[in-house]
Amino acid sequence: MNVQQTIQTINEQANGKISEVYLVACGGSLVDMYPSKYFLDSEAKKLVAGMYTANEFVHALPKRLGAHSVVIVCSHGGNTPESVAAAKSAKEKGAYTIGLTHNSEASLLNYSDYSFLYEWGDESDVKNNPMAIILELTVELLQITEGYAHYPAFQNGLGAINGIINRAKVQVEPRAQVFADRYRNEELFYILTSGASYGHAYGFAICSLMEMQWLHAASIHSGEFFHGPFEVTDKETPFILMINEGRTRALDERAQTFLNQYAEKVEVIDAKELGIGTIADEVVEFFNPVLFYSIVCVYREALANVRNHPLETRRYMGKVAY
Ligand SMILES: O=P(O)(O)OC[C@H]1O[C@](O)(CO)[C@@H](O)[C@@H]1O
Repeated sequence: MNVQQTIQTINEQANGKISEVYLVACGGSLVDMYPSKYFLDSEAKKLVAGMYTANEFVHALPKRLGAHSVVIVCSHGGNTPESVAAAKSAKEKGAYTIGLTHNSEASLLNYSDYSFLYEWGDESDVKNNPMAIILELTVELLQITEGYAHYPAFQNGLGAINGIINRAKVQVEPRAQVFADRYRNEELFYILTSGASYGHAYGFAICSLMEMQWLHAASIHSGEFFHGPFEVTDKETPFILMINEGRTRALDERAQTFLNQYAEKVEVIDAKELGIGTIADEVVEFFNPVLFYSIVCVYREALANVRNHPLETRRYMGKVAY
């Protein structure tokens, strides 16, 4: 079943009474849900969205969860115990569960009423990757429950984003190499952005830099930067600023103006400069994170290579009990 058929079927089963959507996962899979949470918070008048790290969902189940809820659980490997447990808990409460995974043998599938076995890797079209599928699911849920005025524009964006990304990846390749050479000995990075992309600042910090490079990192919302964090700004501290196209661009540009004056180690990744502006104004902001994820992957690959620290290296995950 495709995205549209899945949502249509759930809507029929629930007699058109879906009132909330929960987005539940861990780590990188959770990060991929942030654009959908932002989208529903921004665009829905009635449909409520909740986003949970899976173990919190399991231990602190929301009281609203029930027969009018759709719970989307994503797990790349499909066997992360807390994500599987979250899907199980959701089913026990009578919710409709949608599981996304890259593993056809995933335990998650045992508790998924509907499932998507998604594509992964450099060769795949990003619209078949989990971030875009989850966004499409939430757009479809909004459209079917209360209507979404920019539905056609969103579908056009979905058709265009992969081409934009492929061109942008070529564009940033040399910059990523310069970045990696310049910052190869740094031990800490701050990642700034806003809007639908904030989850990917968090994701680049916790997954790409901390998990995959064992570097210290923190995400800072561009809007929050001026409410505490900017006090650490100096010429020695590296910042990576992802500038969105769309409504929150002003927040990112404000951070850029400040950093241009008081910092020296600033890497800017600007979605507009990378060509996202061909997507309609009404929906472009929701596609920034899809672009940024692919672009920061080029940066992390370059950094991993110069640091001689392969992205797969772990010291605890899968090696010790936790
Ligand atoms: O998406 P999965 O397979 O549930 O994995 C979650 C795990 O994957 C990562 O996101 C990336 O390895 C980890 O942070 C996390 O523990």
